[in-house]
Amino acid sequence: MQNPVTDPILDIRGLVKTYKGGVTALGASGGVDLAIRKGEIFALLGPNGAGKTTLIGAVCGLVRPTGGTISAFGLDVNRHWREVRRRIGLVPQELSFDMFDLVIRQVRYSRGMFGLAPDEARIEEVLRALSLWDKKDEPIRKLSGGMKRRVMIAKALAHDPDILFLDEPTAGVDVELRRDMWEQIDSLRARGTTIILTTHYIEEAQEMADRVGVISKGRILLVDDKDAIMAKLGRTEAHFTLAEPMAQIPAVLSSFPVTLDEGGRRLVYRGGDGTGKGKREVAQLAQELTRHGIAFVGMETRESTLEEIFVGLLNEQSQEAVA
Ligand SMILES: Nc1ncnc2c1ncn2[C@@H]1O[C@H](COP(=O)(O)OP(=O)(O)OP(=O)(O)O)[C@@H](O)[C@H]1O
Repeated sequence: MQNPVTDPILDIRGLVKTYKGGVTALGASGGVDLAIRKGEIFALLGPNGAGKTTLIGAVCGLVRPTGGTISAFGLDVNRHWREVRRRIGLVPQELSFDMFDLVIRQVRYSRGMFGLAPDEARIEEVLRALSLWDKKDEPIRKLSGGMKRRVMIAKALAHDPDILFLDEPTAGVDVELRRDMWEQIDSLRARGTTIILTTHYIEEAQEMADRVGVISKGRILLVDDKDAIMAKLGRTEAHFTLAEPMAQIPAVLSSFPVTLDEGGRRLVYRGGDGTGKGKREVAQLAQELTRHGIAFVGMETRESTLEEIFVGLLNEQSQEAVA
């Protein structure tokens, strides 16, 4: 079980959103509850259409909830939206700025939009932190895709938000830039900013988050500390095709989570916990097989996909409901 969140910086209760066409993006099977701790990095992990963007939109005042309450910094978001919005930064999925404008002007403009006084020192600090200082006088259209994304982050930080939302921050970004982005997010955390990001990638949640919420079809299936989630999610499966069929698992392999399949022709490993243990054990298993003269002619490993994880979690929940 997750530890309860006391004194959350963001508290969502019973959130429901049904769009005009009739799609219930959030809360179709009971309103969404979610509490975020001050200073944490929280990853909302879920497939396309799970409701992640809708949830962020509801907090940021872009989506009008059909039901439920949201409070941030102890204030009701609906009643105090201006004050709340001033303390929130949002990096949306899609790039949105005047491509012909200069980097620094767009970042200054964002700060002004929140009614804050100009602060050149802050703008410089933000641009430097995102390695954009050298590009500050360039028109945005001339920047690479990754750099444009950094400008989006700079804009969201220009007014010093206490909570930063990043909607799919690394979608379409190459591996190197993704690493860079992760570092940036880490250094923001070090400054005390609370960060909520959405992602499709287990790896991203694993790398960055303190806690993870798994969302599917407008329902939060699980919220827990990252390590606990990874232990549940990260499963490795390895199939060894044996040269000679086996009648039963030999005693020397009894410490491994293995079973026999296809009339003893296939040895199947299912284990791991998302910390790399699965891969290590599979390597050890291969060594043991070789050491004991058990020949295999093929080996395949794979990690569980997000889809399988969701199906697994849903099954677990429905079994719990029956029990
Ligand atoms: N403005 C809208 N009008 C009608 N339906 C919408 C609208 N925005 C989103 N939806 C629907 O609500 C559901 C949730 O969408 P949402 O964008 O919140 O999911 P998501 O988890 O952010 O997905 P993705 O990862 O693809 O961005 C989807 O079925 C989507 O089609």
